Amino acid sequence: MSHLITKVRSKQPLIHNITNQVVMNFTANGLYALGASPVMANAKEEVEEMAAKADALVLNIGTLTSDQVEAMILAGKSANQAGIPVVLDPVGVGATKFRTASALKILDQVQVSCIRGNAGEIANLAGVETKVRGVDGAEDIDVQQLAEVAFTKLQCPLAITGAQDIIIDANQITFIANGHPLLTKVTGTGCLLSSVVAAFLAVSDDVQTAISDAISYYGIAAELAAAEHQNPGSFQVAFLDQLFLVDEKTINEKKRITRS
Ligand SMILES: Nc1ncnc2c1ncn2[C@@H]1O[C@H](COP(=O)(O)OP(=O)(O)OP(=O)(O)O)[C@@H](O)[C@H]1O
Ligand SMILES: Cc1ncsc1CCO
Ligand SMILES: [Mg+2]
Repeated sequence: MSHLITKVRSKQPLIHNITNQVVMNFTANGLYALGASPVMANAKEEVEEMAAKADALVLNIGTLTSDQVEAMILAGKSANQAGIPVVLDPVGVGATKFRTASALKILDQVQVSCIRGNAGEIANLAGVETKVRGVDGAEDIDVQQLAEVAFTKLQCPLAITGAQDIIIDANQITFIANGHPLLTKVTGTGCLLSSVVAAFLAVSDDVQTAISDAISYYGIAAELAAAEHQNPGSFQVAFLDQLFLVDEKTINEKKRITRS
């Protein structure tokens, strides 16, 4: 079966991002490098209209305000009505009560196709006790066990990322070993990944394949960039270049995916 990267590049899906102030520029550039089209739109007055014109919607709570929660719910409902996928990135859930309550409110009112977060965020969203400081992941978590518990609780496909990524839905668990630690030294690599997952979901109804193809592609681009540059600044530039360059043949050679 061909890798969905080729389909994303030919269809150039429009991705509506309501995202945080730290990563807007990086997210837009990353989506362009991938071959998708980004648009950022946050105002309550326009998000329903924008989501209805897009091919996928990303809700990222990284620098949330009360107004933005309202906008996310309006956009999410519009996306649901239009039948386009919605990805939630629960940035920093567990770090403050406002983040946790807002993410749960969004999940209550919007039907989400995938939640993509690190283990600490997903654990807190699912009510599993874990310590989260700021926006980085928690340590010492058995991710497969977490995935199963969190899926039972949240009843929505999950992509839990870290050194090993795990994707869980009602039918399957997928593990992806691609990626590079330098991804944790550049801000917004998780946030951009959530938007990349949205781009892949926009071109396929097979949720498990769309998420795993997105994450393997992304991790391989990071491995190739890290082979060229070992410091965060130049790695970031090389990574954007590899998101543009990496092709289906390279992905098929380098992907490290197991399913159970
Ligand atoms: N130790 C690691 N080794 C290899 N790849 C990693 C490692 N840690 C994270 N990654 C990869 O980095 C990407 C981002 O995942 P991560 O879990 O760091 O997101 P995040 O914590 O939400 O990031 P951010 O908050 O900076 O946006 C994923 O592709 C993941 O596979
Ligand atoms: C650093 C940071 N703080 C809030 S959002 C964000 C971007 C990465 O999650
Ligand atoms: Mg994150």
